[in-house]
Amino acid sequence: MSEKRLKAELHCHIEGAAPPQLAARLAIKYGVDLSDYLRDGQYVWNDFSSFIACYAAIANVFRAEEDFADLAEAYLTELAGYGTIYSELFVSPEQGLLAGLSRDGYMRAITAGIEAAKANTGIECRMVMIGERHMGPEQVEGAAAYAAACDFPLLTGFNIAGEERHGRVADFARGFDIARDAGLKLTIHAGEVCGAFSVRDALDIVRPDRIGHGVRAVEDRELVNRIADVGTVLEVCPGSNIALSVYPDFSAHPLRRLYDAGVKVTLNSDDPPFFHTTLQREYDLAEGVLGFSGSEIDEMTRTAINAAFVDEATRAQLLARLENGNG
Ligand SMILES: Nc1ncnc2[nH]cnc12
Ligand SMILES: [Zn+2]
Repeated sequence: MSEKRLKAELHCHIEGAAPPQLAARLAIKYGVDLSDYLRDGQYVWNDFSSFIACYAAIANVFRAEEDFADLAEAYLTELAGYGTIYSELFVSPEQGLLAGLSRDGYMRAITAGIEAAKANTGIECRMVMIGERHMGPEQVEGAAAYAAACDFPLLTGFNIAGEERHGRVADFARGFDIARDAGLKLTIHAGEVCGAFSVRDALDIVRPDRIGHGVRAVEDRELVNRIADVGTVLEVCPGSNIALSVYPDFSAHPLRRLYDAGVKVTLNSDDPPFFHTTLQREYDLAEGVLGFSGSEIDEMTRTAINAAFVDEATRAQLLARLENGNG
């Protein structure tokens, strides 16, 4: 797959994009012992729960505004280097608080990183606020209330992530109501660790524009038809799903079945270095391993831009870039 094929990504957690070498450097700078989570230049975890713990430990070595700004700029610059024209970053200002910053300081830093990357490469980026499910409904509602009140124009969406086995979607409905009432677009992690019921809950209760992962909807044919009919877009992260053992291998991955059933799907990296992946690798896997043609892959990129949480003028510009660039 050419590095020149234009790409777009809707699902990447900013702290999950931290290269191990950078995390190691910051751990030394701040005197943090990461030996349980980072060894021989690799993140250490062995199941979903230990992944979440490792993610939190790594996120916690980002302490200063410049740490977050540099991370966002470096990640987006890397994406642009292999033809990515749009990225949505999942941000968690709670992380800023844990690091001793204010929520505004955290958001200001990531905004600065996004603006620097755009100035240097032209990549367009928006932020989606994350509430962490395992921190409970109050944390999620707090994140939504902050998202509704803060003034960062690049923040355009709201999402919940974290431990999907913690509670049911209904417990987090109020957080989504706050975000929806504030005009934010909605996406939700569902159907990754939990099965089809979790995706059905998300559709019934949140009525999201998109679903993060959603792949386990494939376990219920009626649900797959419903997702195709409603047009809800799935942010699929194949490399993440294999790394986290949602599926044993790529031959078992349902991306092709979902696509063939008419579901709108997109390609994403989730937490790239944690899963030994990149967005480039996800595109390569789609073509080389999952059996998609170049034009089917371009269609997924178009789907991503059509589902991006951007204003219509930006969407039109991105679509024009895609048509001209890949033409
Ligand atoms: N794949 C994932 N699922 C749920 N929460 C996450 N947070 C970071 N990556 C995640
Ligand atoms: Zn995710």
